[in-house]
Amino acid sequence: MPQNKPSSISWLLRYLLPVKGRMLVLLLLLLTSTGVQLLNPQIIQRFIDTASSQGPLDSLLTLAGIFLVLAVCSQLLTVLLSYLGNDVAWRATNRLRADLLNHCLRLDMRFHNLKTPGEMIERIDGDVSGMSNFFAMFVVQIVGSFILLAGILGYMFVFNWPIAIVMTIFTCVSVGAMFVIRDLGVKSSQAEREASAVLFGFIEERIAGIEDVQTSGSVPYVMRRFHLAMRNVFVRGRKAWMLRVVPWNVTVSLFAVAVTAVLLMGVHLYITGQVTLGALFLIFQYTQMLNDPIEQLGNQMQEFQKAKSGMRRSREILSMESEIRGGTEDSLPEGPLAVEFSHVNFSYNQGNPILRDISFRLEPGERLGLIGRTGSGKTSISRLLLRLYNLNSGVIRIGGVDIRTLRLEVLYRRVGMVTQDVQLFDGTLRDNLTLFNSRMSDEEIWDTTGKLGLRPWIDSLPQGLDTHLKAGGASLSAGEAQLFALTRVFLTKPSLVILDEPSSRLDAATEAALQTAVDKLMEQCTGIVIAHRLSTLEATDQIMVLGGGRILEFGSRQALAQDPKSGYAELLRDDRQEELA
Ligand SMILES: Nc1ncnc2c1ncn2[C@@H]1O[C@H](COP(=O)(O)OP(=O)(O)OP(=O)(O)O)[C@@H](O)[C@H]1O
Repeated sequence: MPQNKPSSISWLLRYLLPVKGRMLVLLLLLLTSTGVQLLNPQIIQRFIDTASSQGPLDSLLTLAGIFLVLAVCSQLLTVLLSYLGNDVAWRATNRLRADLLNHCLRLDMRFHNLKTPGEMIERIDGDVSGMSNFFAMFVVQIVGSFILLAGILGYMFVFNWPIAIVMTIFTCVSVGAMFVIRDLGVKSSQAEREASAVLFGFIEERIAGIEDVQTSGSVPYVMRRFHLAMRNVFVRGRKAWMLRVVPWNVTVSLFAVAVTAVLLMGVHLYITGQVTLGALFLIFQYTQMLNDPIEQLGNQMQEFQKAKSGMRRSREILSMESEIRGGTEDSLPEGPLAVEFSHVNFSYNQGNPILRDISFRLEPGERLGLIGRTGSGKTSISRLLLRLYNLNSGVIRIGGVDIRTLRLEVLYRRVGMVTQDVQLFDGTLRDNLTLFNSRMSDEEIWDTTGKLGLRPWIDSLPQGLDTHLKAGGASLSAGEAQLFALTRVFLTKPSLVILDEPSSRLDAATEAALQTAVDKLMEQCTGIVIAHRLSTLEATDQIMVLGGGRILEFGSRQALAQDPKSGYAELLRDDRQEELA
């Protein structure tokens, strides 16, 4: 849902104000550089006039010396300008990148389900990089260009007003034309960025699924799709570029006309003896120099178009609001938490209900075994408990508090979840276990890893807890990753823990050993265990059987096991028969 957008100017100021000091220095440097540029042709004019009138050698040498010093200063200023410009660009855009990432990390799962990681990278970095020149140089170059134009025209008015009038007309028409057609390329630049985001999304998706791509022999298919995506970027990019350079081409054509007119006038003045040879050079040089600020304005217009499309896309993301909003309540009862679902209905997409009228209660410290066929909604229940999605209707309470009223930080601190997919981050084993929480001591890590039987594995690593793990999980087997995820969640000492298929990838012996440890760790909290293997649920107090998004059965595990008519007892019988077979 879009929020009230701040105006473009106030949005821009948010990123430019923190670098205002540097921008001011940049502007001063640019003014100095402009002064030097204006001075140089005048030195040459004097040099030519002195030389053509057989003037003293001393004056010529002095003028040559001044010219040299100014040329060196001009180069130094160019280097300084470029350094400071980049510095300002990085500072301003890094702030925007950080804002975008921070915002995206807080957006709800419905948003993330629609975006590929590659597309997100393009939006957080690609779009912003397209704005960096704009952030660095736009204001400075626009102001600087106008000052240079004013300097050249002002001097020409003093020097020779008819030529100055021709130059002024040319300048006004060029700049006016540029402003009129400045938005020409914005839409196509936006389309170019969108195509580029799709391309990045495509590459990321295929690289992430590299094993499947290779083993299914679909590399040629992927390459075909890749070429199509690249072609789309190329076609859109070409169109955007062409529309961006139109304003520039208009000024180049106008410029050719203006230079011809001014030169003809200058030559006429020289032939009729109204100006010296040096002055003719000055006229020619200033006419040429007029091109620089106008070209700069044209370039900045192009940058502005690119930046405007990036800005629109960035502002669009920043104006999206997460449907999950934390409450203000931050107190929950100490110790294990009760869980209560009351008439909960939920769907990921409208018109496709996933959970229907779910109501149940778990007392503090109780353990629930959640079973049901594939796709019956078990994982969805766990996602709702952690507020990854909002409910369609109904209430979920933990510790007697409606989770919508709880601060999200409190909810995440007290509820832990082990999902089927374990995510590893680029960092040490310790970082990955504590999730970069430096307050967690090594003793706590050793204690929990010891209980879960992970210690021999850690000891076998050359650098123990300091071993570097690669992001994505390539350095762990699937079973090790599950043990890892269990350790990670129990280290946070949760008051409610949800284990989604916690041992599906472990061998029977490891599972049995782990079960005892998990049972012990779960004594401190309320637990929900989702499992296909019924043996995983032997220590649970309650059993819930889900089917088609509804509760088919809910009750004490022992009572259900002993009731021959219960679905759970039937599943147990099937399980035993499978084992006997
Ligand atoms: N992000 C999502 N967007 C849309 N539909 C989804 C999403 N995640 C799950 N579903 C659908 O919701 C239904 C329930 O999925 P859920 O993952 O909760 O089932 P499950 O019982 O945990 O299945 P499994 O035993 O395979 O893990 C399925 O039909 C699934 O296709």
